[in-house]
Amino acid sequence: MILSVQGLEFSYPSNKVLKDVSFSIKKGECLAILGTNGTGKSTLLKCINRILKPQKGAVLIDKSDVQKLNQTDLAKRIGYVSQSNQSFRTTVFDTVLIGRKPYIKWDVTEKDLNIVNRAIEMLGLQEYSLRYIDELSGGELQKVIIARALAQEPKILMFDEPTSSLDLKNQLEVISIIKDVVKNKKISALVTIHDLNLALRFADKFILLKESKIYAAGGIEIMTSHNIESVYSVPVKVENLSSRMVVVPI
Ligand SMILES: Nc1ncnc2c1ncn2[C@@H]1O[C@H](COP(=O)(O)OP(=O)(O)OP(=O)(O)O)[C@@H](O)[C@H]1O
Repeated sequence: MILSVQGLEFSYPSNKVLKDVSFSIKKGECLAILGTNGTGKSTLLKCINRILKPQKGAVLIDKSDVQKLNQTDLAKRIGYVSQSNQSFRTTVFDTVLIGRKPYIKWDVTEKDLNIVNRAIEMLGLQEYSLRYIDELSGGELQKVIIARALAQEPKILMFDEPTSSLDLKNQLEVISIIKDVVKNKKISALVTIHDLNLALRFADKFILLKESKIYAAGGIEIMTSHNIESVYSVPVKVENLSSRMVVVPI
């Protein structure tokens, strides 16, 4: 297991958001974290990434407790793409280069530059490389932030709604890049996502959160109409279309 989340509980001052959340993922796996708005998906990622401190429970990466890691070691283990992006006035290239910060001791090396260029190419950002990020569209900026997380070369990539500002083509491209990186580099990804059909395209494992708890967790077998209806309160059909499972609201 690369990541093990054990009995996590988290409350904001006025509300309890996570109750006894436990799960684990292996190398090479993509996990989709699903659930309605406000159910605690982003809070869960922030507890894993130590942005928030859970009141109970533990998060272990390769058996190391994240609470005990220093900032550099944490950054080598987790790359996190949040819903809100930074807005410093830097170029695309420099923004992606920031992903190498945990590895740079004195100077940027040839290896760092190659990794940055590869991440920029993967996301198809070559022509924007020298543009300032405040001159990009929301979708272009989203891809830059994803490239920065890839350049960080972490063991676990975490994305909070990575496709929310992307058009259909870019949604499919980004999802397939994440999946390829995870398989090829034998790392893991945790992705919160509202589009169930996109989740079904890329994820190996699924967590359905409901009322602060894990309602169901497992492989594609848990993505039943019964479970989805119970979590989202919408009648759906789960069908096979061209050898792919799809969720259709009815
Ligand atoms: N800083 C905060 N202080 C207090 N409550 C918060 C804070 N951030 C989030 N919450 C509340 O915690 C709950 C979970 O929020 P969270 O952002 O984790 O949900 P989510 O599942 O990611 O939602 P969405 O799908 O809308 O992004 C919500 O009720 C939200 O209002």
